[in-house]
Amino acid sequence: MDNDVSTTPRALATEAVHAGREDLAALGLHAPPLDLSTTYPSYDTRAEAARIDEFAGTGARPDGPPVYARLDNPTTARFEDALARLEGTESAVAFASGMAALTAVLLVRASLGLRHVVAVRPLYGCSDHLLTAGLLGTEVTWTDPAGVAEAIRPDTGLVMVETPANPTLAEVDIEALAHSCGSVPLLVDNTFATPVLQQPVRHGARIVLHSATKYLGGHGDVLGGVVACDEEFARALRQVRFATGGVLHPLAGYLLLRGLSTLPVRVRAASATAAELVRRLSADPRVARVHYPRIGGAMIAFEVYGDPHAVTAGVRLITPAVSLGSVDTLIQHPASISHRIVAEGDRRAAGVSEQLLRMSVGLEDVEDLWRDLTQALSAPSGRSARPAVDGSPVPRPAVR
Ligand code: MET
Repeated sequence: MDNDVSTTPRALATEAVHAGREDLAALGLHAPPLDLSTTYPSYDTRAEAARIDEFAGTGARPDGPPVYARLDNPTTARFEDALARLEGTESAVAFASGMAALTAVLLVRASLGLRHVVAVRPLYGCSDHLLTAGLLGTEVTWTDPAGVAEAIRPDTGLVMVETPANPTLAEVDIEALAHSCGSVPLLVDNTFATPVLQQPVRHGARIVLHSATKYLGGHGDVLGGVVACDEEFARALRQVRFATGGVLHPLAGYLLLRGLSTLPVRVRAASATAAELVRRLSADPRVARVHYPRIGGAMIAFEVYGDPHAVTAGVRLITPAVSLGSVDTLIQHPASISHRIVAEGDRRAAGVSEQLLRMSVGLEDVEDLWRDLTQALSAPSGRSARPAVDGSPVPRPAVR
């Protein structure tokens, strides 16, 4: 048996708390340092010029001080290294948001003249919009997974899919899809599954996208995006990030690294609660259909017979809000919010009906969540959208 700690691969839960922190003990630190510098002093201008030339030519992370915060940041770099380790990729490049990350991927490919994208619906509403509107000069062909091979053209730069998809939780066989892509890079948005449930690169994807705002951060207090990929693609992404400026703030990098350390326990605990809620919702006569992915996870989608707006207005413990992946439970109506910007016909065709609700299950007790959900499902239409504040206080439930 190999007991050498330096060669034995570590489990994901171990990487989650140690990756990106390997040098801390030697630095005499326990928590990672937070470097908020926007610029870095240098008395050697020739060395700075050489570092800038090197970065402009290669996109490799600068050696030593990064010159300026748009090139690199040591705190953010820790988060990037840790996420790359969790996704099983050589590198990762962080951005100001998931949309900034997707933009950079599209610009890298378009700058090579590869302006055509093949994509599978549904995608998150703004990702769909970015492609459909051609805001970056790209052109999209929407198809189902079976149609991908046929949709690929000589100028196709990317195939894009989400699995499980936002908001329907539809799943795609990544391995089969990667096969259909041939030499065209396959991008998988892994925001919903996280590397805890699925590592797309191990199934043939070349690029993994995250809205880090969601599970990676995990507490609803940090906006960010990240692309995990090989170092060659990461170099091109760093050059685009430098030129376009969509960098992640170092405090966000700090919070995201901190978030990663509890990612496996958060995802597993919330997924267990979600699976129980799915069981109860599936047996509920007020619910027409429940969507839950085979790989599991903490996201649930369900269609109600009644008014979905009454359900979001009726919750009291659960927060009626867009976004997902936080420690607390959120519910939203995709046709009104996350997918509002997608044309109604396209939305419906992708399975995003007016009756559909999407719930991000958090870490609360399952009985408390069920009690809130079941009373909200019975809420009459037109019920007050907000709990009472002044005058008639909302009674505080006793803590069990
Ligand atoms: C601005 S709406 C969407 C935020 C987030 N991507 C979600 O799907 O909830």
